[in-house]
Amino acid sequence: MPSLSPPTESSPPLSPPATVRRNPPRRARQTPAAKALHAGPPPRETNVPAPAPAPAPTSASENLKVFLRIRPLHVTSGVPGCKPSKADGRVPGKGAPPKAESGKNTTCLTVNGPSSVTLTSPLSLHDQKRVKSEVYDGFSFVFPPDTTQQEVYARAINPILMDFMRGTSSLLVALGPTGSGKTYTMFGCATDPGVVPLTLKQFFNYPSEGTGHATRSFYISILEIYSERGKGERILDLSADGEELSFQNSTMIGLKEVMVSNIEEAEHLLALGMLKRSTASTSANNQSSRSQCIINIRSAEKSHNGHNSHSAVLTIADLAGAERERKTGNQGARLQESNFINNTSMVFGQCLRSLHEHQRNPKKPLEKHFKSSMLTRYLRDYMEGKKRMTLILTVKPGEDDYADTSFLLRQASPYMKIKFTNIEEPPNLPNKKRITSSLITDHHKRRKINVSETSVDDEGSHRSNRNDGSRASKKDADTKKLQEVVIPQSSVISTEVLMPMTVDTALNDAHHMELLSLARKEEIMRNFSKALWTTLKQYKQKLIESEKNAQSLREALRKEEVQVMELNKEIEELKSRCSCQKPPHVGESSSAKVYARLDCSRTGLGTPSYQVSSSPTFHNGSTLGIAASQSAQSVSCDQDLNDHNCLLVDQIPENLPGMEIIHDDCNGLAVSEPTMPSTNLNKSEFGNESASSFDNLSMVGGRNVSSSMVDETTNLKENKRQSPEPGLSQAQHLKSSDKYYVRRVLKEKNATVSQSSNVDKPKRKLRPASSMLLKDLTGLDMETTNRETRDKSTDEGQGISQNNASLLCLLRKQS
Ligand SMILES: Nc1ncnc2c1ncn2[C@@H]1O[C@H](COP(=O)(O)OP(=O)(O)OP(=O)(O)O)[C@@H](O)[C@H]1O
Repeated sequence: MPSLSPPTESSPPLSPPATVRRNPPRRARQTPAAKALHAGPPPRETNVPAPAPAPAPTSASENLKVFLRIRPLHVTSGVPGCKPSKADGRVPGKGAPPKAESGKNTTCLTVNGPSSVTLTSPLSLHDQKRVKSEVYDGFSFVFPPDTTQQEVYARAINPILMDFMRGTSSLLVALGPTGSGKTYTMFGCATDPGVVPLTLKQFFNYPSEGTGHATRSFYISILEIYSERGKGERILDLSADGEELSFQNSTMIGLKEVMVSNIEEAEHLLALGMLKRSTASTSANNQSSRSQCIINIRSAEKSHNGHNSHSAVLTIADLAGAERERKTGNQGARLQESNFINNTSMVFGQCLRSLHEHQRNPKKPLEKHFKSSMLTRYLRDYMEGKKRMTLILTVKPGEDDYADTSFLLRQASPYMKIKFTNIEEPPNLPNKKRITSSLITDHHKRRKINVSETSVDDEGSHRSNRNDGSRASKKDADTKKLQEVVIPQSSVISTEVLMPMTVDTALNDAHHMELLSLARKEEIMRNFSKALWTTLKQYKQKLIESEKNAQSLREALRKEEVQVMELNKEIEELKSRCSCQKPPHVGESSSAKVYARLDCSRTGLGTPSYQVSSSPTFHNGSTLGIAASQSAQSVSCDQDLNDHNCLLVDQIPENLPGMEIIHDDCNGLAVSEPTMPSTNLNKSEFGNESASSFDNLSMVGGRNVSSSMVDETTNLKENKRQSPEPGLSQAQHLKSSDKYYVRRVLKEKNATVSQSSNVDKPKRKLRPASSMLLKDLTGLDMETTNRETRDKSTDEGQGISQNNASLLCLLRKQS
């Protein structure tokens, strides 16, 4: 297999490797550019692409951009201000180490094309393992060793700058082994500035968007993370009068942000920072960086109404290169610094690999490697893929650097597959910083101002061993300038310090709190409804039990009532027995009454509550009136004497329960309801002719009750007269007498008919005998009594008279 390394002037022809490993994706064919490279070193104009004049805006989803810059094999110090490193500062003829001579003129890395390189193991390693060449492609661009700073800026930085000016924050990191040219790429030298000065220069040359109605301001903060004698990581503000910082809760406390208005101020600030940065001489680099340097450039565009249109932060990190102890030979403090540097580089790589693995397999959690170092904690958003990041890998192509280069390329190859699909900070988010600034309280602003003042007051008392000269000489001027800058921008500083707390985070927190509140309310309402439901169920059960109790009580009450009724009946029976046993006296007052209460159930009237009431007050003993009344319901008794509802008085047993018979002195018999008022109607109302068929009518309870009765007055009268023993009771008398028919007719219809009847109805003639009898019977008092009754109820009397007319007919029949 032919060698992929392009022939160079300094590199001898390599023996063909046994195997070629491709990482990442294998390509079946070489790219035309690689073929061109294989054909021979192209001229500079064709080998290095021209800067992209108009980079396209970054898409919403794109891979992490990884650029590879290959440092020249030999660095000359021909350019003033650019000091070559110790290892590379050999000038031909000045005595280079002979043992390193063999590998100094050979390269292990060749450029295949704009995005591909081939790493070939040196001959010294052929004996130890199988010879192989590794092809690494997929880079955003590969900068050959002779690439200028401008070309790097144009290819790698300009797209970032365009996004930055549109308001998109991003991170640019230089990563590579020690002495590979990271610091040179970032900062360059006085005569050959790096991408940072070029970027700043471009900033001030960049026209404001729109029609010039807005002004753009730039703010720069610079810091370093270092380890002092292995006692842990520390942070130092590299700006003028900068102090040690603290990083708490994703917030860099005390970091100053200096506004720069022109390129000179910016370069001066950068130069001051580079002077303050921790560097040391090692066997690999005479000015090796011993800290991780971070520069934040913030752009803020203000419109004429004073509002920030948009703002973004471009973070540039120049990491200290990883060092091999065998190669550098560090000891003591340098060795401790090497451990810190290597550890930081390792954590940085772990974060990116974890991010790549997480994106490749979402089930795999994103490891929290960022917690392992201060640098990754500070750049957490970038380590978690929330913001765009660009990597510039710097390598040395010498055979002696094969291990470092191979390690870096293997580690960084997966980085190219990292995608930025969930960018938190979309471009043109004008209100983001403004809203964030509004979250800062005045107290916080005052605190920041005090910090600046305190730092000014304590000038010279801290870190005097670092930059005493420059700080002391510019103390007065810088103090005034910093106050002018920091105080007006105190809110800006606070905003920057609180940058991790973005608007999105604040909104998310607000939404989260709102969701928590809603969830809490929902839980409260759910519990309340449960309690209410339980209470209602308990009340329902209690209600059912109460209904059952009420039902049982009703039944018990019903039974009690039945018992009471039975007891009342028994009492009445006992009373009636007592009264019946009491012998009536013949000589009692004429007003004595006979009360009889008949139990219909026993007398066969069919109505249990039936009561027979007789209400007459008979005088002269010539009239027997028995009025049947009904308190609750009427019992119909036909007027016919043969009707079964009619009672014969002589059929009433003497000891009939409930029947009380009181003998009248007039030999009249009355069976009355004692509680009911009764009215007797005089037969005279019906005329003389009808007097013989007089019916005793009773008014019961104001209710017109037609009591049809027929008295065999003749028999009664005769019985009276023929009574052998005047002292006999009426019952006995009745018993022995002829039959007395007591008829009761209680009909509502009769009452109705009675109402419509007229007393002036044509009277019917009775038989002479009956008429005579009636005349005799109707006495004197009846007439008077009937008159009184008629006064009370004339209507009823009219009805009664008509009703009696029909009764008279029956009497005729019987007579
Ligand atoms: N592309 C380049 N062209 C010319 N000189 C270079 C280039 N890259 C690096 N150098 C020189 O190589 C030397 C080492 O470079 P530099 O200090 O930038 O390495 P580094 O990666 O920053 O090392 P460290 O990690 O130890 O700080 C410097 O003298 C620098 O001038």
